[in-house]
This record gives sequence, C-alpha cells and structure tokens, in this order.
Amino acid sequence: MPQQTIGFIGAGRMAQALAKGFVSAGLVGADGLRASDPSAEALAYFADLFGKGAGRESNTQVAQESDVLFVATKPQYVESVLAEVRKSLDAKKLVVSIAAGTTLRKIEAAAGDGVPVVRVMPNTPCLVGSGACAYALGSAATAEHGGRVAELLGAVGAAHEVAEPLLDAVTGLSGSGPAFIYTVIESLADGGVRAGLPRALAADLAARTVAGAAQMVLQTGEHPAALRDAVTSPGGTTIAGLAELEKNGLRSALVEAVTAAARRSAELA
Ligand SMILES: NC(=O)C1=CN([C@@H]2O[C@H](COP(=O)(O)OP(=O)(O)OC[C@H]3O[C@@H](n4cnc5c(N)ncnc54)[C@H](O)[C@@H]3O)[C@@H](O)[C@H]2O)C=CC1
Ligand SMILES: O=C(O)[C@@H]1CCC=N1
Repeated sequence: MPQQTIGFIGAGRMAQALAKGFVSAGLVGADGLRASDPSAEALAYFADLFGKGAGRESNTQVAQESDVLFVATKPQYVESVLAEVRKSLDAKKLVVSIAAGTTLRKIEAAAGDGVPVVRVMPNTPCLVGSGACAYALGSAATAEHGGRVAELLGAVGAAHEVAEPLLDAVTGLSGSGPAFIYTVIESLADGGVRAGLPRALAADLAARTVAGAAQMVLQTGEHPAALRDAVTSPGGTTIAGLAELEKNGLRSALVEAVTAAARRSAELA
C-alpha cells in the first residue's frame, strides 16, 4: 500500500483501537496519523500512544492533511463534523465513518457530492489484531476504495463487505458483541471462583477458554454443535453444566441481546 496519511476526527476509544492496530500492523507510521478531538484527555491519550505530532487543533486540519479520514465521533456528531470539514473533502479523499446507525445517505449528504464514503462497523478487538468488521460502499466509492478499506481493516482483523442494510445486524453482533462476551468471561470466572479457584487463575482460564473455543470454530470449520458434542461425555460433567445453561436461558439471552443492539442501531439512524 502506498504511504498514506490516516486521520481521525474523534480520538476516543474506537479511534485509538484502530490507530494502534494500524501502527502495529505497519500500515502507517506514527507520523502518518492525524487526530482532532475537543477533549484534551482523549487527545493526550492519543499523543501518549503515537507521539505529540499526531494531534491537530481543528477537524479541518485533520481533513486537509489526511488521505483516509475516519469519522470516529459518537453518531450524533457525524453530520455536523462532516459539514464543518466539507470544504476540505473531494473525490481524492476517502471518508470512512465508523458510527453505529448513521446511514451512507446521511454521511454522503454531509460530506458533499462525489466524495467517496465507506461505512464501517469495526469492533474494539481491532486493538489486538482480532477485529471482526464489516463495511458497505457509498455511491461514489469504487472497488478500489473498498479494497483500501478492506486492506486497512484486514490488518487489524477480518473485514467483510456487506450490503448497507445488514450493518445494523453486524453492529448488534460483532460491534456490541465484545461487551456481551466480556460479561460471559466474567461470569465463567465467577463460576470458577465459586468452585474454589483463585480469582486470577479463574480469570485467565475463562478468557483462554473463550479464545480457544472461538479458534476451534474458526480453524476447524466445524459446526459449534459438533464441537460441543465432542466435549460432552455421556453422564459426565459437561452435560450437567449444559442442562443448567438451557434451564437459565443462555441462548435466548444472547439472541435477544444481539437483536436489541441491532434494533438500537436502526433507531440511531
Ligand atoms: N466503542 C466501540 O466498541 C465501538 C464504537 N463504534 C462507533 O465509534 C464511534 C466512537 O465511539 P467510541 O470511540 O466508543 O466513543 P468515544 O466517546 O470514546 O470517542 C468519541 C470521541 O469523539 C470526540 N468528539 C466529540 N465531538 C467531537 C467533534 N465535534 N469533533 C471531534 N471529535 C469530537 C469525543 O470527545 C470523544 O473523544 C461511535 O460512533 C460508535 O458508534 C463502532 C464500533 C465499536
Ligand atoms: O455501544 C455502541 O453504541 C457502540 C457501537 C457498537 C459498539 N459500541
């Protein structure tokens, strides 16, 4: 990929996760990053991670200096920050919005005619190179623009192109999903502590069990039910635990969690 400057309007948690992932993957040097944020705290954290050179006083400066401009504010500010920088945008720039819910139609209207826009739903595991992301192309975005976004996201995890209407479901599953799984990990660890393990050991075993099970699904390509059957001995320990999960509605709780998060994403539009 040719040397490029990547800007972030909004230097909060998701911007930091993506920027750190891009730098770790060698896609951009710290001198190729720009960020603006009204929060001195967010900007200071960004500067601590990448050096003081990245911060800019205004969103317009970031837009002017960036080839790829990530809009990483909360959804309610996306249109106003794009309206603010729109004079600095043209067909040579690429605008990438990561906001939940905000539609391509709204982003394009705010960015201006002919500006290539890609709407992305990333997740925070991009920070450690294990992101699960999806993206949809705007009307002025070409396959080449899609390829650039796929390359950036591919360096920090997996990236799938989808039709825009699917992005609400993606948001509910992989965008919000890490929070659901942290809750699962914390609960598994609590179970371990209840059964007598020291807290630190229980927390480590819980996280590795979730990571290992996920890798089994991804690397073997087997159906999760087949992998589960391989753990479950007749009359053994696992079936005793699974019966409790069924009784207490784990499946239904997770289905409803993803559905509610997807619904909320659609509402934000
Ligand atoms: N945190 C997550 O797991 C994910 C977040 N997202 C999306 O990423 C976006 C950012 O979310 P977070 O990083 O979690 O929020 P955050 O609150 O950590 O970061 C947003 C940043 O935008 C800044 N900001 C507010 N007004 C601004 C303005 N006018 N100009 C420049 N910066 C401004 C805030 O000061 C803040 O630092 C949201 O739209 C969210 O939907 C998407 C996927 C996952
Ligand atoms: O909670 C949120 O609205 C954002 C979008 C996906 C994950 N975090």
